Amino acid sequence: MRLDIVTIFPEFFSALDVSLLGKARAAELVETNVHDLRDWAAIRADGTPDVHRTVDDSPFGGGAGMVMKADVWGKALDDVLEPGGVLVVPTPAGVPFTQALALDLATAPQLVFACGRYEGIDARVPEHYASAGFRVLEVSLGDYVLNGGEVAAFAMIEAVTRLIPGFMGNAQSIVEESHADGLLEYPSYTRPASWRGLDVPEVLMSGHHGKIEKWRHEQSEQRTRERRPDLLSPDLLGPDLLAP
Ligand SMILES: COc1ccc(Cn2ccc3ccc(-c4cc(N)[nH]n4)cc32)cc1
Repeated sequence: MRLDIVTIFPEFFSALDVSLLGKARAAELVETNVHDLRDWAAIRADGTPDVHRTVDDSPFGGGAGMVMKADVWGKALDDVLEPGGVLVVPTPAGVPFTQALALDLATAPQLVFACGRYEGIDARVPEHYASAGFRVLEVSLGDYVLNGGEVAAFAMIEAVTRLIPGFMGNAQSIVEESHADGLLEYPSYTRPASWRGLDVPEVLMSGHHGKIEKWRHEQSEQRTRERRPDLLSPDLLGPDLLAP
């Protein structure tokens, strides 16, 4: 997989070298390129030089804050996006990022993360690349507001790259982890068997694998009911509900 990240804070992604991703890159499973959006802002749309390398402007219609310029993003993404590449735009207004979406993206030949700042990117940018035939995903990390797309992109990169075949040493752990089967992971324990008066559940010491598997599934279901009942309810926003 080729990973491209476009941002005005390229130094933010130097941490990719120390994360798990470092090994994957070494194994050449993932090629990572971080680009400074301002490199495409040195020349204005009218051809004159912009020493400030401006990437933002005031919003049409008024309102607080600034919006990132479509023409700058267009020049950058024209250079970076390859045929078959997927454009991922983190935004508070996006579809939820889920383990299912991470699994989907792990099969893409290229992911291009467009990391916005200010109040976001001109809406015509994702619209343009979608109409140009690219798969474009505007994705939210959760129902809270960050200052930009970098943190969201970093989290998505970690969630996706760890699912690339050959990346994780123990592929079985990916199958068993939280959300893999739509349920939350069961509680885990290790030595000592008794700690501050708290004992490890007896069944886990029984050596009876059938009972252990049953107990773990029951724990996953109980945790999911208690903490994430939304994962158990049918898809409430199915097409019939949204259809006119
Ligand atoms: C219109 O309201 C706002 C719009 C954007 C912002 C700041 N900002 C700028 C780019 C950008 C990209 C992603 C995110 C983000 C994603 C999630 N799940 N939370 N926050 C935030 C972002 C603040 C407010």
